[in-house]
Amino acid sequence: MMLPARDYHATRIATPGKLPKGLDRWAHDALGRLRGGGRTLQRYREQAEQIVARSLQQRLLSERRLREELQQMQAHFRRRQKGYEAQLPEALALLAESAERTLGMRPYPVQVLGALAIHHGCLAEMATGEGKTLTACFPAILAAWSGRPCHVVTANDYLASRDAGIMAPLYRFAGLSAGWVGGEMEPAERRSNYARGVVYTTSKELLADFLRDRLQPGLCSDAARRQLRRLLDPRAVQNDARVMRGLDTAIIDEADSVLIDEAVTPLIISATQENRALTETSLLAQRIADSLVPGEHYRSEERYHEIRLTEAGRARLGAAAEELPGLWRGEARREELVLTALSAREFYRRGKQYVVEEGKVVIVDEFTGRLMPQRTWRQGLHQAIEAREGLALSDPSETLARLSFQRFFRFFRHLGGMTGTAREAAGEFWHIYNLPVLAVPTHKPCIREILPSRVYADRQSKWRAIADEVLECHRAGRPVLVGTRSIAASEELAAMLSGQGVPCQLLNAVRHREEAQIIAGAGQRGAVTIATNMAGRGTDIHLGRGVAELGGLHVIVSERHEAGRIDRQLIGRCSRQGEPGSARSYISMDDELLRRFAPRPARRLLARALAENRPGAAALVEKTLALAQQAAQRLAFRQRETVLQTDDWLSDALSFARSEVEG
Ligand SMILES: Nc1ncnc2c1ncn2[C@@H]1O[C@H](COP(=O)(O)OP(=O)(O)OP(=O)(O)O)[C@@H](O)[C@H]1O
Repeated sequence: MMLPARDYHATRIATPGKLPKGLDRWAHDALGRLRGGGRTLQRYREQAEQIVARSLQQRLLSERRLREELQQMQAHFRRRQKGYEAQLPEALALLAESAERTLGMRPYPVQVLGALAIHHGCLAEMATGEGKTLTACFPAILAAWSGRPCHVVTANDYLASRDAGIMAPLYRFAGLSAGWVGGEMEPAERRSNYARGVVYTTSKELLADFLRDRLQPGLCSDAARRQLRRLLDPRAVQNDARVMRGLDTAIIDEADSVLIDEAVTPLIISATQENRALTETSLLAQRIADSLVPGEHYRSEERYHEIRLTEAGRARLGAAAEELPGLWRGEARREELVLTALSAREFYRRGKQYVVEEGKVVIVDEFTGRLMPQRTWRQGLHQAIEAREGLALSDPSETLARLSFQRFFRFFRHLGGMTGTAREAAGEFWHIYNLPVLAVPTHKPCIREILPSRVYADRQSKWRAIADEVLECHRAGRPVLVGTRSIAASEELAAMLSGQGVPCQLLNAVRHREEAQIIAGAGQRGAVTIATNMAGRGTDIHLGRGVAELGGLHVIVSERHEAGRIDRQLIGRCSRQGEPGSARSYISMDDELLRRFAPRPARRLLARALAENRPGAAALVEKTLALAQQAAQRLAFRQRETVLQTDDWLSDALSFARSEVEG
C-alpha cells in the first residue's frame, strides 16, 4: 500500500544561521573534524557490516512478508515515535534485500556505510563508480517515509531522469513513488512530479521552482495562517499555483559541483522589458571599445578577469563622449559601459563560455559543459557579447527574485550528499553547510594506472601528441576518452583525428542528443570519444568484451581545470569497481591555468628549460601547474565566502528595512 505524500506546505522552512567567526569558528571546525573522523567511520563501518549480514538472513522471507515488514517500518518512520531511530539497522537490512530483489543489486557494505553517513547528515566521499546512485536511494527512502518532501539533486536533467527511472522499482517496493523534474517540463507536470515521495531534479530547477513559488500572489509566509486559510477555503488548494510541496531533505549527488562550483552564481528570476535606449548604448559602447588599443588605452588582468583603463584610454573615452547623448557625460557610467564591452572582447570566447544558436548567445556551463538556454549574463554583459557577435540585442531583464545556491541549500532541515571528490573542500563543506565529509573506502582496491604527465611548449605540439596517443590506443583496440575544456577544442581534436582516418564520437554541448548512446559505446573495443566536461560526472562507461584484457579504458586529460576535483572526476571514468584502466594528463606552457595563475617570470624560465630539454623541466612545470591550481582554488573559495557574506548582509539589511517600515 502506498501512503499519500504528506502536504508539507504548511510547515516552515529552516532559517540558515550565520557563519561562525573567531573562536566560534575554531570550535566549530574542531567539531567538524570529529564528526568526519576515523571513529565515526569505524562505527558506521561496523554497523554496515551487521546490516548486510542481517539482510542476507532476510533472503528467506517471502515477497509478501518482506512488503509487510517494509510497511510497518514506513509507519514507524512516518509517526516518528520515540526511539524509532533504533529501527534504522533493521530498516536498512530490509531495504538492502529489497534492492537485490527489485534491481538485482545487493548493496556492498561500503554502500550501506555511505547510506548511514548520508542519513546522519554527512557528505559521503565515495570514489567514482562505487555506486552512489544506489547508495542515495536508502537515505532517500528513510526520509520520504516520514511523508516530507525528499529531493535528490543530480548534476543534470539526463542524470535526474536516468536515476529516477532506474531506481523506480525499489521505491515502489518500499511503498513510495519517485519522479523527476527537468528543464523542459510544464508547471502541471512539475507539480505532479513534486508530489511524489522522492523527486530527482537539478539544483537549478529546484531553486527556480522555489523562487517562482514564492512569487505567487497571495502566498502567506506564516504557516498557521496558511493552514487556516486552506481549511476555511478548500478551493484555495485548487487555485494554488505553486508546484513544490516544500523543503525538508536534500540529498545531493556530485555535491562538490552543486555546493561549491555552482554555489556563487545566484539564480535570478527575471522578466524582460524592452529598453531601446540600453540597446543603442550597448552598440555604442561596442563601437568605442573596438577603437581602443590594448596596452595603450587599457590593461587586462587575466587572473581576476579585470580591465583597467589607462589615462590615455580615459582621455579618448572622454573625447568620444562629447558628441554622445547625456548618459555618456557621467564619467563613471561611461567607463562601466566600455569596460563591459572590453570584458566581452577580452575574456569571453565563442565555443568556450558560449555558443551562438539560432541567432542567440547561449551560455555553456563551465563546470558541466552543458548549454544553459535559460541563463543570461547580467549588467549588460549579455548584450555586450551579442553586440560583439553582430547579433540582434536581447532586451534587458528586471530582477524579480534572486537567491544564491549557497544560501538556498542552507534552508534545508536535512542535508546530505555524496561525491567522488570532496576531500579538497572538506573545510568549506563544514564551514558553510555543516556537512562533515566522511571518506568511504572502495569496495575493491583501485588498480588505476596514472601515467606521467607530458609537457609541451605550445598547444599545437600538445594536440599533435594527444592525437598520436589516441591513434596508438585505437590501433591496439583500447577505448580512449579525451576530455577537453571547451567545445572549440573538442571540435579541433575531432577534425584532426578524422583527418588521420580515426573514427571518433564527439560529445559536447552542441552535440549532445545521442549522449546516452555515445556513453554506451565509449567502452567498446577501439572506441574513441572526445568530450567536454559533459562526460566528467555521472557517466558510467562499461567496458566491452575483451577490453579489460587490453588494459581497460584510457583517459586523456587534455587541459587541466582550475579545480583539481574536475580533473579527478574525468580520470574517474576509468578503473571503476576494481577494473583496469589508465589516465594521462597533457600540459602546454600556454594552457589557461598557467597563463592566469603562474607568475610570468616563472613561466619564461620554464619555457626556456623546456626548449633546452633540461632534465627535470617537465616535473617543474607540473609542480608549477599544481601551485597554479591551488592559487585558483584559493581565489574561488574567497569569492564564494564573499558571496555568502554579501547574501547575509543583504538579507540583514533588507529585514531591517522591512521592520522599520512595518514599525
Ligand atoms: N551493489 C551493486 N551491485 C552490483 N552493481 C552495482 C552495485 N552498485 C552499483 N553497481 C553498478 O556500478 C555502476 C556504477 O554505479 P554508479 O553510476 O551509481 O556509480 P557512481 O558512484 O555514481 O559513479 P560516478 O561517480 O561516476 O557518478 C553501475 O553500473 C551500477 O549498476
